Amino acid sequence: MHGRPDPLDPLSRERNHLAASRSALRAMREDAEALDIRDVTANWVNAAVLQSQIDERIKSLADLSHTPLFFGRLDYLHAPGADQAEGAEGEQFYIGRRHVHDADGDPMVIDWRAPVSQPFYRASKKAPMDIALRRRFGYTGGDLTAYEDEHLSDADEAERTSKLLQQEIERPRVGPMRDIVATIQPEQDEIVRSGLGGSVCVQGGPGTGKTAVGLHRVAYLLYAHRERLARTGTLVIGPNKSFLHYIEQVLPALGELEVKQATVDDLVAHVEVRGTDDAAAAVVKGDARMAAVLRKALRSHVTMPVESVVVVRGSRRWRVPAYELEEIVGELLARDIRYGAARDALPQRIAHAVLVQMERAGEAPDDRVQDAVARNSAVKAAVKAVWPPVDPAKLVLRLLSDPEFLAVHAEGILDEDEQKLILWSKPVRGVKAAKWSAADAVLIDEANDLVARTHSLGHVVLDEAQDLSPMQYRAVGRRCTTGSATVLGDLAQGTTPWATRSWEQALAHLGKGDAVVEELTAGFRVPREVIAYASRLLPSIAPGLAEVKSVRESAGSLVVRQVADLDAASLEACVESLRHEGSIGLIAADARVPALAKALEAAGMTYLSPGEETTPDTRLTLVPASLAKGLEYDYVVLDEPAAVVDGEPDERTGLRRLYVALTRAVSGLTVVHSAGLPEQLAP
Ligand SMILES: Nc1ncnc2c1ncn2[C@@H]1O[C@H](COP(=O)(O)OP(=O)(O)OP(=O)(O)O)[C@@H](O)[C@H]1O
Repeated sequence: MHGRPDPLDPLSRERNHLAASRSALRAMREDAEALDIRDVTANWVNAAVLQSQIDERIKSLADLSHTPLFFGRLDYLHAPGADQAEGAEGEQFYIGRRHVHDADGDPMVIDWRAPVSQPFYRASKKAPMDIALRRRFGYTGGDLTAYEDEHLSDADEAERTSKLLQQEIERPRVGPMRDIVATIQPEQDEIVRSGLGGSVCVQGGPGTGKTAVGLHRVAYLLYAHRERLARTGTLVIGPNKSFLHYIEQVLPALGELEVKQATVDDLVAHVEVRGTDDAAAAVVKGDARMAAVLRKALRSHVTMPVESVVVVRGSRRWRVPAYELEEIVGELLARDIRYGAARDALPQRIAHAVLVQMERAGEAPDDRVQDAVARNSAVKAAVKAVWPPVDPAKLVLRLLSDPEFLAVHAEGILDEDEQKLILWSKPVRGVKAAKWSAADAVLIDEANDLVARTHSLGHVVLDEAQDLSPMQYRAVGRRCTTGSATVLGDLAQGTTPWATRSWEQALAHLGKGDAVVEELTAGFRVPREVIAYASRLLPSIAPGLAEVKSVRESAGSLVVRQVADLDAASLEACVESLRHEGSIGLIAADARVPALAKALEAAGMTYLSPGEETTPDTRLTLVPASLAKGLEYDYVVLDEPAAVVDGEPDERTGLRRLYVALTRAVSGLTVVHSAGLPEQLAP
């Protein structure tokens, strides 16, 4: 203490620190822009690489006016890491989205992912983690306008919930998904900061923050293992394009521009998908037993050699007898390496056998001779006969169109009915002409991997994971065999005929049986009344799963209206909802969408499709129930629940689809129906 009173109030001091941090960031950017690489690079390739790295850095140093540079402050009782002996001085850190330092290199803002930031998310009165003060900042527009203090080491101060956190959660939604760095909760933070080595599976009801947690975990891992993941790559997998659009700005806002996004269909897009399967066929095609069928069918292409190979070199002839070839082939089969890798190894093995003979005959052949022998036409011909190349798509095509071929390789694996289900009814001319389905593409991906190993990434986030078939889990799993995975989902929201019944099974198919399963139960999206209403479906769709506990203070508004004129009433409910701030989703059975689109157009109401960004001017989206998963709207108008249920092949799936639709609302839900409601929702 200086003895003189501080002329500035705390808020002004914090504002000063914000202004100073912003100019420090500007200076960092100017430094990056001023880098002259002409003298340090040897050639233009290096120069181009370096320049693009610098450009990335400049981009990442941008000061975004709508994202505050810091959102919190931690006052440590002692400098972290220092000896906590009496007299050791405390230290103060501002926590933000990125690291900012001043001209001397001293930190002005610390990255939220740094170890010293962790108490911001985890510290509590019970476990203060050496924190004297935790301060949260409130912003209006880009201006710092409020702060809120917790004196964690002060036993007399009562614990209370943060108003700023409540405000953030209750904020009217508009536009794409945003990051939650300022308000990550302790149980979420544990998942976010779990290590790169292990896989994590998160079960959580609607709005518990699974997607948010998965995205922040990638950001965290990229910070903690930047070089390794830059080399191996990261990928976020979501259910469809509109969902990926909805979440695509979260990671860039956290400064992470390199993370790829894809749907499972994108991953396995080896052929053009123009066909569909009925549910029964898709279930069989998605069954993990198909992997065994494919493996058997592929290996059936290897035939045991019946003739010896004769290699002529100069005046000498070298003969590798059939029994020796058989040994080589048998050994390769037993080693269980990829079909293609074994095929590549075979000529070298044969050549080696020739070399052994040469050595026995007193010659001293070197590696070049072995290579030459391996390329010899007689060896090539033998390899082609014994271990022919196999095109994965053609292999699948033959299994699906040749009943005898399928019967031989599915024997003891699929029963006759199952075989009939997956066989194409009409003959198909070739890979290009075939009307491949999404499930077929996954089979081709599996066959591809049997031939040549699929490239594995460092980390994969799999969102809405409950909907994948076992074969799809395998497709994702082989993209992270050498890496780890974050698997996010809700068993109650499984709406495919093959949706998983247990995470244990799903993880086994994924090849991550050792993943830790965590559960999130606090709901950040759906208001209390609405989640209570939707949860009435839980006993029918996922008995045993706990109801989400809404952490929102507002109970929310829930209106259920029986009407005569459905179109008009749904539109009217949209008009009412539009009187509030925020986005509006009109969710309806897919079959109802054309009629509602027409009605909206006739009424002169503009609307968007899912994935198109809601803005303060266009806030209404017409959402087919099949695309609602993972999305959220401030107000939701749900048109005719019975039609949503009827849109699915069976009642349980229908009710699950309805559960998804009922849990998209942030502030209020209006259910409009002319037909009867499903009994669980009846008054
Ligand atoms: N700690 C938090 N602070 C503020 N907002 C949060 C927090 N956690 C989640 N949210 C918000 O809650 C909403 C729901 O989160 P998210 O979409 O990640 O949930 P989900 O579990 O994936 O839901 P669903 O099962 O419906 O896909 C989002 O708007 C998200 O930003």
